[in-house]
Amino acid sequence: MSAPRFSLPVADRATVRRAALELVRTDRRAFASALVLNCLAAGAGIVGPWLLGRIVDDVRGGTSVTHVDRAALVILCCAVAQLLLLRWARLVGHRFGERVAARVRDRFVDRALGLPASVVDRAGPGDLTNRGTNDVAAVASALRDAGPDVFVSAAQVVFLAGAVVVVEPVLGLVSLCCLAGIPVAVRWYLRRARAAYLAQGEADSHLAEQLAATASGARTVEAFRLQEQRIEACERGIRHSYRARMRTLSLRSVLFPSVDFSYALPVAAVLLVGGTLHAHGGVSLGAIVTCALYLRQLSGPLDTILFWVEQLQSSGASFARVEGIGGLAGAPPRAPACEEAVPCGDAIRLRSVHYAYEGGGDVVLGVDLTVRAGERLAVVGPSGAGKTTLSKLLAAIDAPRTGTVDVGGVPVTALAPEQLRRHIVLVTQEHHVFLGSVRDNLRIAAPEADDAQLSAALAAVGADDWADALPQGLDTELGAGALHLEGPQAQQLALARVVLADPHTVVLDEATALLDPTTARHTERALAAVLHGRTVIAVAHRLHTAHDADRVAVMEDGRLTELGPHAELVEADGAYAALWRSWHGTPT
Ligand SMILES: Nc1ncnc2c1ncn2[C@@H]1O[C@H](COP(=O)(O)OP(=O)(O)OP(=O)(O)O)[C@@H](O)[C@H]1O
Repeated sequence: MSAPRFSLPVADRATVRRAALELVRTDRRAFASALVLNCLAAGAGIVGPWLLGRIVDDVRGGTSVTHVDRAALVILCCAVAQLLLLRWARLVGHRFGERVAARVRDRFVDRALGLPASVVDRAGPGDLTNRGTNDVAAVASALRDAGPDVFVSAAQVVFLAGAVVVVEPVLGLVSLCCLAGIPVAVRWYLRRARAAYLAQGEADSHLAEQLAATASGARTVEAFRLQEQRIEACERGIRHSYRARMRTLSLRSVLFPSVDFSYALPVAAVLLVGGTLHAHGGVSLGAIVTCALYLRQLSGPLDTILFWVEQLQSSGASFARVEGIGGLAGAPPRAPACEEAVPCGDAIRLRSVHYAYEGGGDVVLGVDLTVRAGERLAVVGPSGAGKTTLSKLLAAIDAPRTGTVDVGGVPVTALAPEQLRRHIVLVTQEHHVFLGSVRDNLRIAAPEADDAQLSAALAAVGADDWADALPQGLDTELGAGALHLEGPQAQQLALARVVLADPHTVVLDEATALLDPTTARHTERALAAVLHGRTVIAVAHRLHTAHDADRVAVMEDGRLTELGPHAELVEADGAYAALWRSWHGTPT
């Protein structure tokens, strides 16, 4: 059954603004220093043109060469001071940006790791990967570069515009009127940009999803000759992403030319109006030169600000996507982790457990069940009955919507990870090999284990033959670009982790369901060693597992409908008896 398409949420403007302010607040001293240094640099920058205007007027008034030389020396000193202050401001700004970017990355990783497994399942890896790489990088680069650049430029614009007004108020007024076109163009752009950039981000994520699905399912694609369909799906994604990018490009192609025109205009207006006023003796030539020079200087910082206004739309959309997962982290009602909570006994008890996936109705309804220590319980039922969901609730991968899943009287979701894995471990078909050595892969389950314990765990699951033959023993690197473990070896590694974790209860979900008979036999032998002496709750796809279990739990439409030993349930002639007969091929 396929669940409806689900996307990770996007934070609204207010949340993004709050998050950005909080980031600035955490490093406010660096932020304030960068601001002050930039203002000083901008102050030093306006002295030059002002002195140049004075020189023009003084020369016209017949001043001495020494006076001009002295003024030129001051201009030089101011230029050097501006250069040094700018460099210093940039250094402080970049350091601030890097620290803030690191915080954004850390927070994203924490939140992504804290996401409920069901949400990650439904969202797929593409969206999360895109947010964790492209979006975080865009936010980080904006925080690192935009802050310093915008500080410098904004300070320069304020000082330069102010200086024009102070030098010659009439010319200042004329230039401010000419500059008014810029806010109009920017407003027009901002109204449309956020939606366009969010659409672009979503299109990119969708494309990443398609590419990831094609790459990870390469063998299936090959086996079923699905190349054409996959190429078509990826091309659709590329076309969608292209259209979204063209939309943002068209917005930029209106913004930049109109703004370019708007800041060429004041210089022309000042020269025109200033020239006319000068002809009538209203304004000195020096004032016109000074104002024109200030206005020419405006184009640089204004360009930078507009570049960042544009960039901040795309990185703002990225920030909204990065912050979006904040609303989800820890979303299921998990019990608060409690370090002192020590389970008293190994019995597992489910009381009135209800569970629903994000945005859907209950798929587990009012399940009550007690599993005794050392018991072997098989969970059976038709596809979609809720067996896998129940196994995830037992292993605290998801938390019930209402009701409780306890081990020894303590909710499983209240146990710290290291405590939980000493009690309950879920074993599925998915046997991930992490990048790192064999030792790293095993110590995930028992960080304190020494080499002898690691080797003993490998031997317990029958992995000692290939493990002993590894070129660097436990130091052998595994994963992409290093040694590749075949399926059964990866399974053994995963089972050796269970041996090391040494939980009293193992929940098995499809651990051997889809394996070929030889591999399944291999795994079952290893499993037998792992399960010896533990409580076992097995989602049983082959009913012989149910036959051999102490009790069988039958799930139908999310409810626990039958519970008892195999023989009793067959005798009762209910749902289980029907399943058993159909599995055996006995006519009903
Ligand atoms: N990640 C998910 N998001 C939304 N709905 C889900 C998700 N996983 C399962 N479901 C739905 O929950 C219900 C129970 O599914 P579950 O996988 O627990 O059943 P199951 O008995 O294990 O089935 P099967 O034997 O086919 O694995 C189904 O209706 C399924 O569509």
